[in-house]
Amino acid sequence: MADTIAAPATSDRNTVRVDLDTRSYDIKIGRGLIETAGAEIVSVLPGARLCVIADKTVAGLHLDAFSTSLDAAGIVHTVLTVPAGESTKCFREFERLCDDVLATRLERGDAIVALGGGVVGDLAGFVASATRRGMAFVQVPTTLLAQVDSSVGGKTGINSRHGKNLIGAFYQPVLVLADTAVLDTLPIRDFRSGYAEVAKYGLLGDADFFDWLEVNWKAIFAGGPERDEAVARSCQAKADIVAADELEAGQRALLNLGHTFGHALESAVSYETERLVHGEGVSIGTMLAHEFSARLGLIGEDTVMRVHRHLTAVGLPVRLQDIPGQLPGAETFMDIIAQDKKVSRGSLTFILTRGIGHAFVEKGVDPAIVTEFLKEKLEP
Ligand SMILES: NC(=O)c1ccc[n+]([C@@H]2O[C@H](COP(=O)([O-])OP(=O)(O)OC[C@H]3O[C@@H](n4cnc5c(N)ncnc54)[C@H](O)[C@@H]3O)[C@@H](O)[C@H]2O)c1
Ligand SMILES: O=C(O)C(=O)C[C@@H](O)[C@H](O)[C@H](O)COP(=O)(O)O
Ligand SMILES: [Zn+2]
Repeated sequence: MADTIAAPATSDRNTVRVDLDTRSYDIKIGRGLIETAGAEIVSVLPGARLCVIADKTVAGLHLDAFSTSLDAAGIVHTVLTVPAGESTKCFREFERLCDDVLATRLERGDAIVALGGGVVGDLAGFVASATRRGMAFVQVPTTLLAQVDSSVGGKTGINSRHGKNLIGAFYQPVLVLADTAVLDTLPIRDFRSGYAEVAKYGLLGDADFFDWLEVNWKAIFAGGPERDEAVARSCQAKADIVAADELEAGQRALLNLGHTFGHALESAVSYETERLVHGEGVSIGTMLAHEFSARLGLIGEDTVMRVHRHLTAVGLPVRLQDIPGQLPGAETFMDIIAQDKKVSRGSLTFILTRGIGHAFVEKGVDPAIVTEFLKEKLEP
């Protein structure tokens, strides 16, 4: 198991409720949930048939167990697979999947299931939102990133050559089943990537959680109760924010800490996951957001160094120079950032911070200051 996560041996289960009126749903978290997934789905969607969408890697590892549990619960289902990787979040795959779902003759009350990481979750969720103007949707996240972040909150979509996640819809699942045992097969690079989003929750609004992560991150990586606790605390943090601001009219944008820079980086490398995966972009973007906050006099170097120490300790990249290959210049980055969905009336919005656990949304950031800052970072 040289490059995967060690197997732990606990079976704690937790449920986090996402409170959204008629669109409320449970996130169930625990080891071994895939084996009982069929029964969980029947209890929420009795009589529904399913179309399971998985990438080929996840299908090879976890589809048998999932399919067996659906069979045991008497659920009729078909499976569609897509290639693994960020480039799958595109129009071509979206169109093909919509067509293939229609070919299965599933009805609106039947359901699409995303079995996989954030790529499959975002893509399959968008397919569910559009096909027959909205079919039921279930998330079965299989990466740390998907369990702590992408399966929760209803952001679905695909990338465009104009930028990351620029085409999509808010569309909530009816159930999320996070089997933390499936993370045992996740490559360490993808586990680290998901951990960047875990650290984000501490940094944006919960200093105690960040303190806890500094002490417990090794146990989270190794497995055991700390892993489940980290997933549950992350889901609770996201559920609280989403319940208060589902459509990102305001405070939900805090979840974008590190993402304005991070998304521009993913776009700049043309979503080539050999060079950069989402959480790595978030990690570098989070450092840039802290360094930029320090530049504006909002935090001291000690805070920047503390964040740097933690992200470096877990093995995440923290500098633009950590991305292999050439990056474009600052002006090109500013062009990409101008397409960010937080731009309002042409002016930039950034998530800045006044300290660990004290992020805030800043509108109307002067592009000239950002350009200058990026020039220094790109050519140190
Ligand atoms: N909708 C949201 O709120 C939200 C939040 C955060 C990120 N995202 C999106 O999520 C995407 C990144 O998600 P990701 O990091 O899960 O990437 P991913 O879906 O590409 O998964 C990463 C890799 O892990 C493999 N994999 C998945 N589960 C596995 C398992 N259990 N064992 C072994 N291999 C496994 C996949 O095949 C893939 O190669 C990005 O597109 C990002 O924009 C969305
Ligand atoms: O759920 C949210 O809100 C987030 O911002 C979570 C992010 O981690 C995630 O990467 C999301 O997809 C970014 O959303 P976007 O609206 O900036 O594309
Ligand atoms: Zn993210």
